[in-house]
Parts: sequence; structure tokens; C-alpha cells
Amino acid sequence: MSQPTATTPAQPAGTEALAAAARSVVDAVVRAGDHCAERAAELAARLRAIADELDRCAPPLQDRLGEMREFSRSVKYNPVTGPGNPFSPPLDCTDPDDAGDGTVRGAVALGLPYQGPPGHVHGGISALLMDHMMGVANGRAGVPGMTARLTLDYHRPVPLYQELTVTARHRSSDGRKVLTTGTIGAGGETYVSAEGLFIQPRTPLRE
Ligand SMILES: CCCCCCCCCCCCCCCC(=O)SCCNC(=O)CCNC(=O)[C@H](O)C(C)(C)COP(=O)(O)OP(=O)(O)OC[C@H]1O[C@@H](n2cnc3c(N)ncnc32)[C@H](O)[C@@H]1OP(=O)(O)O
Repeated sequence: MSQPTATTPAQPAGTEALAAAARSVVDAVVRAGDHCAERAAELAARLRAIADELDRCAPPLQDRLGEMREFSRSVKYNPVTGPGNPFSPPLDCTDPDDAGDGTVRGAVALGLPYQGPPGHVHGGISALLMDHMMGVANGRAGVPGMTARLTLDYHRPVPLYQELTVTARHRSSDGRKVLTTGTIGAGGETYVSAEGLFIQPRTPLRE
């Protein structure tokens, strides 16, 4: 079997392959839209059967919530970068740092499931990307915290189907208060800029 190269990215395996397949179903459902109306009932029954099969694998919810407190699982299943979560685009943050200035970077292209205004990304999705990446920047700076306030400036509509660069940087800390900024842009243009106030918890979120 040939090894993956820079031009042939590694295919996901295991639960990540499952999430990737589910993600492609979501994408295809929205792209097909009413054009698959005649087969919708039949396809829905097949998808429901798969969901039922997965449900039978799932542990009791309290057990699953407990294991999701583990850092590695929160990374794998989070809704922005998590390769195990079909809800995540996912934003690729595998090489996040950095011009040596503490800025984390990620790349993502968003399709129709993320549309707000026609042809453009929903503003709430931009807020989600910003919130998460600023959280990652804080984690890397050693000051993880809860979002207390998130302010976004939407300078230009964010295009669908275009690779976007998402950046975030921890700026300063004052006691438990952490100030962080971020941007979403492409080709040197900034579409969204954000500022967040994060509060470090009195006791760690994770054991
Ligand atoms: C190697 C390592 C890699 C790491 C790689 C990491 C990967 C992993 C990344 C995951 C990244 C996920 C990132 C998602 C982040 C969320 O999505 S968090 C979820 C959304 N946020 C929430 O649910 C927060 C809800 N709010 C709360 O729980 C509480 O209000 C808070 C924010 C914890 C604050 O409560 P508190 O600790 O009791 O704080 P409190 O004493 O009231 O206030 C402390 C100070 O903050 C000020 N403050 C509090 N709230 C506000 C506010 N809204 N506005 C202004 N000031 C405020 C207070 O005035 C006070 O100021 P001082 O009097 O000290 O000057």
C-alpha cells in the first residue's frame, strides 16, 4: 500500500472515518436539497437505521459525559477542530503555531451547511470559529478560561467554498481575566475580527 504524501493526505480511520462519512452525508443532504425529494423517505429510513445501530453502541449518557471531561476526548470531539465530531467542519489546526508570536492559525473551507446570507457563512458560525480558536490560543498560552464576553466586527461577508485562515492570539492577562483577539480572513483580507474576555476558573475545568 502506498504511503500518504504531501499531495495525498492521510485518510481518516476508525471513528474519525465514521465522522467524516457523517459529515459528507450532511453536506450532500444540503447540496441535494429538494432535488432528492422523490427518494427522501427511503434514504431517511436507511440513515435512521444507521443511527439506531450507532445508538446501540453508545454507553449510558452519564458515562459518556464523564469520559468527555478528558482533554484528549474534548480535542477529538469538539465542534470546531474535532475530527471525531461530524458537526465540526473540521477546521485544520494541526500546525497551529506560529510566527513565534503566540498566534495560532487554522485553515478551513465551509460549504452550504454553514450558509447564512446567500453564498456566505452564517455569522454565528464565524463566532463559533473565533470563540474556539481564541480558547485554543489561551490554552497554548497556559491561561485556559471560560468565555465571558465575545465581540465581533463583521467587516465583509465571509465567502463559502474558499479556504479561510483563522487566527487567534492571547494578548494579556489581568488576574483571572484574559484578553484575546482573533481574525477570519483570506488572501490578505480580514472578513471578521474578534475580541474576547475569558475568565480563568477558580478551580480547573479538568482534573
Ligand atoms: C498544550 C496546551 C494546548 C491547549 C489547547 C487547548 C484546546 C482546547 C481548546 C478549547 C477551546 C474551547 C473554547 C470555548 C470556550 C467556551 O465556549 S466557554 C462557554 C461559554 N461561556 C460560558 O458558558 C461562561 C458562563 N459564565 C460563567 O461561567 C461565569 O460568569 C464566568 C465567566 C466563569 C465568570 O464567573 P466567575 O469565575 O465567578 O468570575 P467573577 O468573579 O464573577 O468575575 C471575575 C472578573 O471577571 C469580570 N467579568 C466576569 N464576567 C464578565 C463579563 N461578561 N464582562 C466583563 N467582565 C466580566 C468580573 O467583573 C470580575 O472582574 P474583577 O472584579 O476581578 O475586576
